[in-house]
Amino acid sequence: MTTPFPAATITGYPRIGRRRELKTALESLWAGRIDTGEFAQTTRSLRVQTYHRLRELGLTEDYAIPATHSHYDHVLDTALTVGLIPSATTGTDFDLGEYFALARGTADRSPLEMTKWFDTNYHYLVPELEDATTFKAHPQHLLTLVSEARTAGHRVRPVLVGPLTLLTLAKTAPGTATSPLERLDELTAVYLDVLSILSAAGVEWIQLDEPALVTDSGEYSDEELAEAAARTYATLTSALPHSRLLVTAPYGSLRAGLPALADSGIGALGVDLSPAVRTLDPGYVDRLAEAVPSSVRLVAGIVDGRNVWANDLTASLETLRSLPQPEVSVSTSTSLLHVPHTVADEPALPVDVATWLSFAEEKVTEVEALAAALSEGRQSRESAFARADRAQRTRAESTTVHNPAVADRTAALRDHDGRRGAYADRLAAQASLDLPVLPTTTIGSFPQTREVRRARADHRAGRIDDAGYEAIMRAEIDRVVALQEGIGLDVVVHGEPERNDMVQYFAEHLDGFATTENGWVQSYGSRCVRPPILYGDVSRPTPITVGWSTYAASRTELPVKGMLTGPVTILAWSFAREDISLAESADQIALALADEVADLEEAGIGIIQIDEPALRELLPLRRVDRPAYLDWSVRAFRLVAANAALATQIHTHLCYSEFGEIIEAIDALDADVTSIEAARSRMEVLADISEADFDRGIGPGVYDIHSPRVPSVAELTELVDSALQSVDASRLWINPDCGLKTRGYAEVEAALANLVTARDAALARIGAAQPTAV
Ligand code: MET
Ligand SMILES: [Zn+2]
Repeated sequence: MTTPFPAATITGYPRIGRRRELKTALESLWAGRIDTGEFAQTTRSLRVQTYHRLRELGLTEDYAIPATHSHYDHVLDTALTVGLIPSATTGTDFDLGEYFALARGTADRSPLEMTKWFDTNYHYLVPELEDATTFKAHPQHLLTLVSEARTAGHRVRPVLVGPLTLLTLAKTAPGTATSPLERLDELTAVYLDVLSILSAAGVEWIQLDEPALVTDSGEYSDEELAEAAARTYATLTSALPHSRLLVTAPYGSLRAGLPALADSGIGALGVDLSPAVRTLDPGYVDRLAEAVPSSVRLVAGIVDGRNVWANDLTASLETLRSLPQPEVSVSTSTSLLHVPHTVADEPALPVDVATWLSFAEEKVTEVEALAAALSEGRQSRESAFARADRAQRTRAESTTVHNPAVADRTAALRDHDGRRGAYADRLAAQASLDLPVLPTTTIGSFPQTREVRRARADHRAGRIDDAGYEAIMRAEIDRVVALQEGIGLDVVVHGEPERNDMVQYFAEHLDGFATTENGWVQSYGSRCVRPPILYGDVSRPTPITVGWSTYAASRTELPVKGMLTGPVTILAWSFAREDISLAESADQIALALADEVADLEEAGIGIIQIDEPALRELLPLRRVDRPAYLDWSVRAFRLVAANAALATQIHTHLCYSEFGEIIEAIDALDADVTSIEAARSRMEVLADISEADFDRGIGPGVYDIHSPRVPSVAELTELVDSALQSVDASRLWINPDCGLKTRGYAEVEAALANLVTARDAALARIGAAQPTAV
């Protein structure tokens, strides 16, 4: 008989390490400071320490700890394990040279494409499927994980991305005739090989993650996916007499996939019961109560894996007890990959805020407390429950959370749609800006030099005073403005040297947000971010960007573009509140930014850009939920600019995504000018733009800033020409794909000079007047 499924578990844990040990190891390996032997040893001890810590925190049962380590990305790992990407494995691990070549590219090979994992800010590598791909089992690294854990005294649960999710995330190489899902049976046979090998090695529980089953927005319908899941899991479970499968469905609720999985023979079903999911699907708990037979262990993900709020243990226990299944396990809604390690590393957080939070470690203790209370009663964990009750109460009553002035202001908005005057009137009023045809500009940031970064750090640490800091930033602005003038750009920017990060910067200057010192979350590979925590009503104590923008304007005759991060992006890249709706938080941020717009205008800044690169990211995974989201997100953006004068030119900027699905929403933002990432996809977005009848200013990026390569005049000309085929010259702007902060000055200077040359050439060809600016 198989060991029963553990009563307390999590479905994944941060891999980067509490002190970002994995990041250090990766960067040392890539820089040649350590060899693969040392890398293997460091990552092994990171894994084993993590297992020990998780046991200390309460995951004591066999198979309670999932082995979710990955050197870079878990989708890449699974794709290699089943041969969806031709595997290069050694006896015990991946061939690291080959592995990192896929992840990061080499001098003569591009890396795999990278894109966002469901509606999160984690990026995975997109496997590419060809007709010639032959799946094959390469379970070596999984066996290594299992045996090294066993040696250290732990029975861990190996984890793979499930076959349906893997196929739906894969893209097909050009010229591939079969669609991914048509290869499901073939792939299932190889998963079976992998699982059988693990089973033969004595592994009793294996986890397969199937988030694809909660979405209906991909290529396949709910029903198609559900039918495929039923078939695949029936095959896998019937052929595995000695091991059982936990299948998880994070990031949403199961619909047609629920009966399909529940009756497929799997041993345990992991479901996402986070507040966000239950708000979108209030009937989910009832459906689970009905659909999951007692032969399947229901693994209730009641501790939120994506957000940072302390769990309301009392309410959670009640939900768990309402489930009719005789035995329920307690878990996290998603992997804890999306939250930082521990609140204990944040001594500088306001004390009250700190007591309201749970990061990964604290969430493990919540899981343990709930599991114990479920079997032995609440009194067995009374102090944890009392603490959780107090956190709920103090947060609900706190005056740092609730600001009546802000609430009144958003309440007064009610039916305000944020519309400005008609575009024709704006266009006429903005003629005074006197811009040339095909105006050139950049997206905002300029290279962040070591000196600039050091000045920020020194200022933060008190090693230089405000005046000293200001002088260094002003010198940088002088240089950036002079550089742009010299190159011949038409609309200049101050370069954003004062910003460490486009969201964190605003969070630091708005009331209602807290920022962390060590709250790192993996974004991809070795790259981590520290999302701010939005805990209270948002207001702006003083102007944020006005001083920098007006200083830049004082140094040039050219128009200076003010630079703001939009409300949706600030929200998307922060941990959001759950005591009020996202829509309401977005309105609050929008109103604070609207005050900034008014102050910029007042200070004489006539062009203001409001960046919304994350608009696509929060798009709900199910189609029915999309209109409501697009409604509030577009409205919040428009509120920022709603009271701007007709003569003020409002720009927005989007990047990171495919825009087809949201092109109408982008149009509805009603910005006067929209710059949009396009170079990397060879101007694919232009088709969507012409289809949507987008009739205001548009700047499809012509310079791919993701690479240090300087695009030649010829390349830039080709992109400008193709843009001119879909966009009328009177509406076209010439700009890079995105900000330049990750680049170096030498390449940026050369690339922007080429961009202006390409623009001039295009002007000459279309016979328009040469620009009068400069
Ligand atoms: N203004 C920002 C910048 O130039 C926009 C970045 S979008 C990810 O860096
Ligand atoms: Zn961008």
